[in-house]
Amino acid sequence: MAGPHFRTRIKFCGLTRPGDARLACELGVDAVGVIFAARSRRRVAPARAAAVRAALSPLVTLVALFMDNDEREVRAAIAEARPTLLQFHGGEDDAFCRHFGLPYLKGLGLGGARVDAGTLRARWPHAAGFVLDGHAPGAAGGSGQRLETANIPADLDRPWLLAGGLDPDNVGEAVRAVRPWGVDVAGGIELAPGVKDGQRMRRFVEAVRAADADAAAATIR
Ligand SMILES: O=C(O)c1ccccc1NCC(=O)[C@H](O)[C@H](O)COP(=O)(O)O
Repeated sequence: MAGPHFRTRIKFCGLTRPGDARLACELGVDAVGVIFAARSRRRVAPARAAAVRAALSPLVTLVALFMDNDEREVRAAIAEARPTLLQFHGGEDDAFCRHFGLPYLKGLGLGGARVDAGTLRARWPHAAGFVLDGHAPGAAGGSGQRLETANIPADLDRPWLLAGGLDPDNVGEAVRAVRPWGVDVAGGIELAPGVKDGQRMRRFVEAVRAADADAAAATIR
């Protein structure tokens, strides 16, 4: 049970425009994701990712997201965008993910499948955390598919982000129900793939903060 000072982390993913990155920082978002996955409609070139990074405030994490990209592509993206955190969303194993010398999140589509925390720890022992997503295993993220909360592994002892189909109208309820370490959103704050909507971004953050405030009040009572 999170204590009264717990704050749900927020990751906005699939940014392609520096202006959206600046607004995300003003709203207090913890992390911004840029996507290099070939299958993504939000995919950016490394130079564009560097421009997004240049727009970030200090202390906001840039996450570089890959899905079965080869080593050369990963290295080129890291060299130019200089992320502080990686996210691997495909079939990558622990050895590949940690090969680049940066902390990484492992993204997983749980779909209708349950997975237990022990399996996650065993398969990706060096993961800094997990992004648990609603899409089918092996499918691309950014799908807008909600994660069935029954499939969330209990006793996951590492930071994890709830992802999949979150938006300003449902994220508050999701945070109250699940109390995830963090939440991750791409499509729910967009006008079009990669084009974020400032009003939806603001409302999303406000909904998460309101849920956190409710949880804090409940622990103090
Ligand atoms: O967002 C994409 O386009 C994407 C494509 C391929 C692999 C991963 C992708 N996104 C990963 C993320 O972390 C998304 O934020 C997550 O899947 C949630 O997306 P959404 O359901 O649109 O909020």
